Amino acid sequence: MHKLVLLRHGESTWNLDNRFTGWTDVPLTATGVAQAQAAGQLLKAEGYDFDIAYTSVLSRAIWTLWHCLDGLERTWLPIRNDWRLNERHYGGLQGLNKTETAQKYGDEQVLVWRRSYDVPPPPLAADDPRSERGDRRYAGVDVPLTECLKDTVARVIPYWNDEIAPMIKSGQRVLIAAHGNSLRALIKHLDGISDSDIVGLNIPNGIPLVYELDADLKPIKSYYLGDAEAIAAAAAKVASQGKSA
Ligand SMILES: O=C(O)[C@@H](CO)OP(=O)(O)O
Repeated sequence: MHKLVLLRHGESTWNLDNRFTGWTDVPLTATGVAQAQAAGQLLKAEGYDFDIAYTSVLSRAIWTLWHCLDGLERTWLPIRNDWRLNERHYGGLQGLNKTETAQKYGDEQVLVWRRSYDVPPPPLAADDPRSERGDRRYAGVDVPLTECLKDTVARVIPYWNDEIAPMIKSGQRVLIAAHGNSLRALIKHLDGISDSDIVGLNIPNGIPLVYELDADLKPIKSYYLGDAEAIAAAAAKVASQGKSA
């Protein structure tokens, strides 16, 4: 049996401001830092240990991983960063307030943009100053102008299959610090969640999610570490972020 731990980044400044973030590289808040440290300490207290960690190329996930590894007393572990673990690109919504967007376009439309499997938000114009094209960290990458979850699955799962899954199968204990929607993409794949049911899955910030996997990496069970009621409340809060009132 293998154990894999997934961790969504701690609260970011744009989570706090309730803005669509996507590939925008915003920092953690003090709360986000504390969540990441606490996640590491909790993992340590529960007896978890790791051999390698994966994260995206966005600072909020990277710092979450660093603080978590600090809490775990494992700052020396090898880390692999890859853009394919980045948050789903939020296109022209990046930077907009979610409540204001729902007031303008309606809750229904915002739910489709946030959680539907195959409807992308409106794209950024290629010359929009918000575009990450030209950012050195994406040299050689075909930087998207928007993504639906299906597009995110199409980059996360090849990375999982080519890089992370073989590592786990070889016996390495893996920690992944990533983002709400890149983790939804991975969880959809692992748990075989349908395109319609994935709409209801929301991942809270900074709480370790453990997957027990069999030899073929099929989930035996999965669970969050920590207080179940607080975790359910945190997930419900994420779900409600796109509502007009
Ligand atoms: O804004 C974003 O990039 C994501 C994660 O914070 O938000 P949502 O939960 O609305 O998909």
